[in-house]
Amino acid sequence: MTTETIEFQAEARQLLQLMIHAIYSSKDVFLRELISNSSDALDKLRLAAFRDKDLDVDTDDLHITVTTDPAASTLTVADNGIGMSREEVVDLIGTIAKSGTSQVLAKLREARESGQSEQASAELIGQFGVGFYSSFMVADKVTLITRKAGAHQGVRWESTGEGSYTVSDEPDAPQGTSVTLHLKPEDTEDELHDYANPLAVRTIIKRYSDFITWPIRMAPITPPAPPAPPAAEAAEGADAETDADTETEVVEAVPEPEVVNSRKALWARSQSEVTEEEYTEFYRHVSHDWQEPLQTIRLSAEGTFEYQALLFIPGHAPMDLYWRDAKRGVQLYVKRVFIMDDCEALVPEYLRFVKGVVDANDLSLNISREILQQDRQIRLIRNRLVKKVLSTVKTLREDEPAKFATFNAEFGRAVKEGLLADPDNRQAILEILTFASTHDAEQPSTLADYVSRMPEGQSDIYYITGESRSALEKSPHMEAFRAKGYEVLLLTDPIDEIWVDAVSDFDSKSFASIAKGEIDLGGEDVDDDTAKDFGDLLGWLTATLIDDVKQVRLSHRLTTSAAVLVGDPGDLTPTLEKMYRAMGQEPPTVKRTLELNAQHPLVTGLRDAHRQRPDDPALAETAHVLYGLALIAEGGELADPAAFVGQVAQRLQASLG
Ligand SMILES: Nc1ncnc2c1ncn2[C@@H]1O[C@H](COP(=O)(O)OP(=O)(O)OP(=O)(O)O)[C@@H](O)[C@H]1O
Repeated sequence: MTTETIEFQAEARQLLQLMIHAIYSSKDVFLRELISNSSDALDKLRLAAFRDKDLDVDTDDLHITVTTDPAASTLTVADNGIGMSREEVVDLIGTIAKSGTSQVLAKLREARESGQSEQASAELIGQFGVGFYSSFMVADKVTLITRKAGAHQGVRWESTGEGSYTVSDEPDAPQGTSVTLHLKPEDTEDELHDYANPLAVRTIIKRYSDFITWPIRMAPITPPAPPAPPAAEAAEGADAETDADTETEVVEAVPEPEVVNSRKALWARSQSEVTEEEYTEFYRHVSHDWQEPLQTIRLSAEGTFEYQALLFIPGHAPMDLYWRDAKRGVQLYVKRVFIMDDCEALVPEYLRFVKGVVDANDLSLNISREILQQDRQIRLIRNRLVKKVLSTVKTLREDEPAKFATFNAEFGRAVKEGLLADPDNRQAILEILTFASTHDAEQPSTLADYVSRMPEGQSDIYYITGESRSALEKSPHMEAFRAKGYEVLLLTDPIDEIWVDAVSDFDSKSFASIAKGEIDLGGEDVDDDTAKDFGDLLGWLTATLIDDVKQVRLSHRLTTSAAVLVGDPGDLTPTLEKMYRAMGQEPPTVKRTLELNAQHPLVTGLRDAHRQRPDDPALAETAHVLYGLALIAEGGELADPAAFVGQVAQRLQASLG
């Protein structure tokens, strides 16, 4: 028998420290985490035994036992579930393999150093989910004994939560896992309760873990006083789930344990029977989030293909919402039997933040992830889930605007991906998104609200894409629209650059970029005289700038700036070009059109100078500077900044001469 002392992985150690110096005002939740782990372990064992008939395990009486020992000041949560091998104990308990751990920890440290509230730290750590480690909020030593299903040798893991833990063999360990907490002394001021008090523990289980479908057993609070009751009564008093034990001779000093949870799958109960609190606790169980959900969604289908679903929209985006390897999907059950976590086939990627459970009646328990992807029934369920989630958010828009705003702030960017990925639901997605707009500096707007504000004569939904609201507001493209009082959507998410080209319209109104194409604002056309007046200049400029621009023309867009660059519909925008470069790719070169403001002194001055001195090389330099200014004004990047600076310096010098 070997005892090894092993250092915690650095991230794990840091998390433990955070736990020990408890951030939470409510420490009771550690019990929910342990029971949740046990419940998962029982689910896994049932499934493993079903799939592998040779597995040497006993699945007759799967359950969780919670034992308190006030004299020793311990609390034990035990299950006869899947258990862990020695390697698994080291990998799963001593290390944190979740992507993004160090980022979360860095943020946490920042939050603490900058003196942010406990709430802020709690939210961060809650997003991450810390499960088993929360034991160290209430215990100064934790002993875990486990035996993996089918294995003959058990393992004992022990730690005080500081730098290291020990692992040793435990030959007689029963199948499953038991976690014993050596409790810290009660400290009511710090919300640290007496968790060796059976009554307190029951109350916590009822509050947080009532819906767990496996029996959670505890010794009865008041053991039946001797003499033992007659056999008939004893059987009556026993719980429905325990086999009515007919061999009740004398009930020794050890009383029959009681089941303390009601065990009802929430999604199978009628909606009116389930309280908000129960939903919240269930949400925490499936999501590993410690906060409340933003919205709970129920749906069910009867008939040839029956299923029930209980879904949640979280109140905040998880850390890994935009990480490629993030897990997603809901839990899949078949007739109350847990089949898998993170079932991707049931929710599209753009709704990856949705949590919950789908319980389908007619699938095989053997179904694999690969088959699920192809399954027609699964596709049908998924289509319905998507429609239900989208319609639920739509009702939030009408009934609970604050929640709707939170939804968009947290998930809007992810949902936008659906505009490309899910063309069938495009209109429904457009209906629930909000966009920053020139209408209001703070509040984003729905498209429906935008359309309702469109003045007579405006036929399109105007937008501009770019990197930031402030840059877009200053863009020369905006000038004529501002002057006309037309509202413009300010789209600054990278994905905006892409969906605007794919989505043709909303409510029969086309999307029109104010930075592309010839814009007809119904204003005065350039009259013939002006056109003639500038004809020479435009021709000469087009020739001079031919390496950079497609054409030079007079503009309808400008009121104050001298010049602006305009793309054709479908052209890459400057932001997209930058995105290409950031990915290490050279974007295809697109020449755009340079538009000039016929009223601007720089433009009229250039016209006059060109008329007088058509061959002056300094004028060509001015033309290049004009182009460079237009490029910078819209947030584009100069191909040769040094040359531009040289030209500007030249022009400045000349102006002083
Ligand atoms: N009672 C148990 N039986 C079997 N395996 C367990 C048990 N408790 C924990 N584990 C294993 O250890 C892993 C880590 O548990 P931990 O509670 O730290 O995280 P988690 O449950 O995966 O997720 P979260 O941190 O979000 O709660 C679990 O995923 C599981 O594989």
